[in-house]
Amino acid sequence: MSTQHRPRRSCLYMPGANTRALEKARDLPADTLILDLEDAVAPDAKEEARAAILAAVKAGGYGKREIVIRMNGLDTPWGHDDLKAIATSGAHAVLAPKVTGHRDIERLSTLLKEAGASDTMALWVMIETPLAILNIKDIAAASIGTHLTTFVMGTNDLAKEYRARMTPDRLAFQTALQLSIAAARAYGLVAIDGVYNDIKNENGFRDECEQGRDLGFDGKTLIHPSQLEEANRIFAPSHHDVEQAKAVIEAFADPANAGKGVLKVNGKMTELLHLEEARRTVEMDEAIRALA
Ligand SMILES: CC(C)(COP(=O)(O)OP(=O)(O)OC[C@H]1O[C@@H](n2cnc3c(N)ncnc32)[C@H](O)[C@@H]1OP(=O)(O)O)[C@@H](O)C(=O)NCCC(=O)NCCSC(=O)C[C@H](O)C(=O)O
Ligand SMILES: [Mg+2]
Repeated sequence: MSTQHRPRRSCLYMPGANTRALEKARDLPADTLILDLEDAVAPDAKEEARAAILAAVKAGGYGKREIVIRMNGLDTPWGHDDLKAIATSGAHAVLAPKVTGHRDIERLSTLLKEAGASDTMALWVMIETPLAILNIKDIAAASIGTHLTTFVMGTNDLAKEYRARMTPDRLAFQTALQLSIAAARAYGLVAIDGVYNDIKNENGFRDECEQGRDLGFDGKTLIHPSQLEEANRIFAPSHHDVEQAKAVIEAFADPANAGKGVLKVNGKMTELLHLEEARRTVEMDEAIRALA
């Protein structure tokens, strides 16, 4: 499965110090598990949490789920040891918090190589500081020749740094969300939306998932198992999307339409650019089915 076509509808965080959550995650329908060493782990529990995560990843049993470990920042007492340990842990990716510019990407990537990470180990980064938003193009461009593959929005940290409120329309974060999507797409990166904190508010969560999907995000980061089903549904192509995509592919493959750049499919103007999108939709649908 290519990095781009791997489903990441649901990326569930869990604190590395919570052994029950690490255990439970083996049976949860999450596309991606983000095992956290950063904000969800108290300073006194950092080393114990690192050991628990490394042991859980080594023990395996997570099936086709993608495993990502979030490290502490390199400017903390734990960051360097986290990165060294994660590099050869067997996880698919390391997630670095609070990056601010392209130099962070180059440094993290170099340290990963020095620590023995394979070429396939990916670097994911949290986009959650005002400087990261101002430098977003340079950060995305630093993916060329480094391990960087994925942006994850950190809207809690952005809210804190901006001194902004988290309103249902996410007005304060629209610039950040949309610039991050633009930069990610310009450089072929994956983009995952931020978390929704109000676990019991199902309608609010659904609305925010739909907004994130409509903005272009590949999936959403989650904090509780109760959020998995809805995120998996909303970030997957619908039955209607897949049927329309297949009709577009069929229409362009029809010899009667050979050489045509624009067609009408099920009443909609359809150009070659829609064919590319249709292929992506069908491939993503197949990739989701292959997870089952
Ligand atoms: C928020 C929580 C602390 C709530 O935990 P709890 O009170 O235990 O919830 P429940 O009783 O409803 O749990 C029911 C069962 O589900 C398991 N559970 C709960 N959460 C998770 C999880 N995330 N992964 C796996 N399993 C989970 C419980 O163990 C219960 O199981 P059982 O014993 O069988 O009944 C908790 O949900 C939690 O810790 N969530 C994750 C918090 C986290 O990781 N935060 C850091 C990432 S978010 C962030 O940092 C954002 C970003 O950086 C930014 O800036 O925005
Ligand atoms: Mg954060």
